[in-house]
Amino acid sequence: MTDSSISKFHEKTRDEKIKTLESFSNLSKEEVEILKGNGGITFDQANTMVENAVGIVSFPLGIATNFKINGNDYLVPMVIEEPSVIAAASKAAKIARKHGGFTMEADESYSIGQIQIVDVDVKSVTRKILAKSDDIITLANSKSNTLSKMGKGAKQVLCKEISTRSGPMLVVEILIDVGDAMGANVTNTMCEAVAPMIEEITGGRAVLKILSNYSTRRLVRGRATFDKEELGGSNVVDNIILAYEFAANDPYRAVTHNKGIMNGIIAVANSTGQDTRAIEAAAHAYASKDGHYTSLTKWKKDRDGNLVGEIEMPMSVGIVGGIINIHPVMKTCLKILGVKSARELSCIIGAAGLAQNLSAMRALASEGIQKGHMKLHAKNIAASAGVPPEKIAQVIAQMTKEGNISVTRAREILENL
Ligand SMILES: CC(C)(COP(=O)([O-])OP(=O)([O-])OC[C@H]1O[C@@H](n2cnc3c(N)ncnc32)[C@H](O)[C@@H]1OP(=O)([O-])[O-])[C@@H](O)C(=O)NCCC(=O)NCCSC(=O)C[C@@](C)(O)CC(=O)[O-]
Ligand SMILES: NC(=O)C1=CN([C@@H]2O[C@H](COP(=O)(O)OP(=O)(O)OC[C@H]3O[C@@H](n4cnc5c(N)ncnc54)[C@H](OP(=O)(O)O)[C@@H]3O)[C@@H](O)[C@H]2O)C=CC1
Repeated sequence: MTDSSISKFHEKTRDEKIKTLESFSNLSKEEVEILKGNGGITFDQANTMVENAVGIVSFPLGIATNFKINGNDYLVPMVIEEPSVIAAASKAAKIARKHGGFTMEADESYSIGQIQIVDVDVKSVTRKILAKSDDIITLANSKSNTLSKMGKGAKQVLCKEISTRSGPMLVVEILIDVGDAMGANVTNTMCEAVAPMIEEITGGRAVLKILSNYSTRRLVRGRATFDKEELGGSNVVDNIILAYEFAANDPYRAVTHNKGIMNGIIAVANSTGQDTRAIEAAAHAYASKDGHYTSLTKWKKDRDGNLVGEIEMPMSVGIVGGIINIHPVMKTCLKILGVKSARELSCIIGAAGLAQNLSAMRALASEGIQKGHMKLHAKNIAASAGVPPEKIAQVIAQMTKEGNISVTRAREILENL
């Protein structure tokens, strides 16, 4: 099975959904058991991951259907606590399929390591550092066998001056191709390794030696066309463009608009063990790159009146390193995606962000967000009102009929059942 457009996947039982994944992604019996388990890690594993561990928290793992990215079909695992996100991603991906799905590309995986040098005459030492670039790069690369063997690793040394209240400072930046890793640890190791050499060359003092999470050398970008009829007609397309203009020109709206994008980005990042803080921090800095905070996506009409969406943002992700090779569920999610490189994973995450943005804007620009979102959130409302699982469907049906989805009403309906 290779087609991710599985109609009514959400109406299948859990076992049927897992069977579909098993066949789509060629999962082993062990991987199927991991999915059926309760979140995947033991307390002992948790205790090696963080300090002072006392327990484990679980989150739902769901599957977004319909994704076609660069001609390949994907079932996309998403870990998120918020209802309607996975449905929304699946819906947008379904609409995108009519015009070929998502066309995405990711830059090579270059991280930026920064070494802060103080107590120097910046102008005169810059030349000296650049003249010694090859030595700095060779020393940095001695810290990763794998990257060196792959022909990756540190590639370029750059210098910049910054003015501060404590005086001018030199920032030496090392561009490192970190291959299929997110690369924070390897970048930090390389920065610390070369700092004494840079001190010797400059006669200055190295203070910070650390990666920059502003991953501007590692962007993902892409686009998709959404059919006007499937969106609900030209009116809806026009309203979505007005909604985009609102986000593009008002930071109060742009933050919410980008939150919708991050619903997709972070859910896929969570399922595959990424450093979501790094992704978030870079995304919002990038949204402000022109001096004001704005949308991470752009929307326009094509000649036929269909809606065209574009996304561009930093995406620092890996398929090795961190906890990716330790957490059994996350390893299984990567298997479900079948990704072969960090760049392929970037493309999927970027597409999930664009899809999420489309669905939120389509809902906002037509029937409003509460209709679809609250219908799916009703289960949480009923559960928090104390409705037992076997009565949840009945309570939701009644609340939906009345158009009153609230904890108080759920309690009243339960009492009367
Ligand atoms: C929720 C939907 C998708 C319903 O939408 P609908 O119109 O009922 O869906 P449909 O019947 O047209 O179904 C189309 C496809 O959607 C998927 N789908 C449809 N229903 C389900 C379901 N239950 N479970 C799983 N998948 C579902 C499924 O793939 C389905 O295809 P099919 O299987 O029928 O061939 C729609 O109302 C929607 O997209 N709403 C937007 C939801 C959203 O954006 N949620 C995010 C939370 S709100 C927020 O945090 C961000 C925000 C909104 O503030 C950002 C912003 O302001 O920009
Ligand atoms: N500011 C930040 O964002 C920071 C984040 N972190 C954390 O760092 C972690 C990510 O660091 P990262 O360096 O990716 O993780 P790791 O150090 O765990 O893994 C990267 C290493 O994996 C090895 N490797 C094996 N195969 C490959 C391959 N195909 N491509 C690339 N490397 C390969 C290389 O080591 P070798 O050459 O030795 O084989 C490489 O250095 C995350 O958990 C993050 O949360 C940590 C500090 C700061």
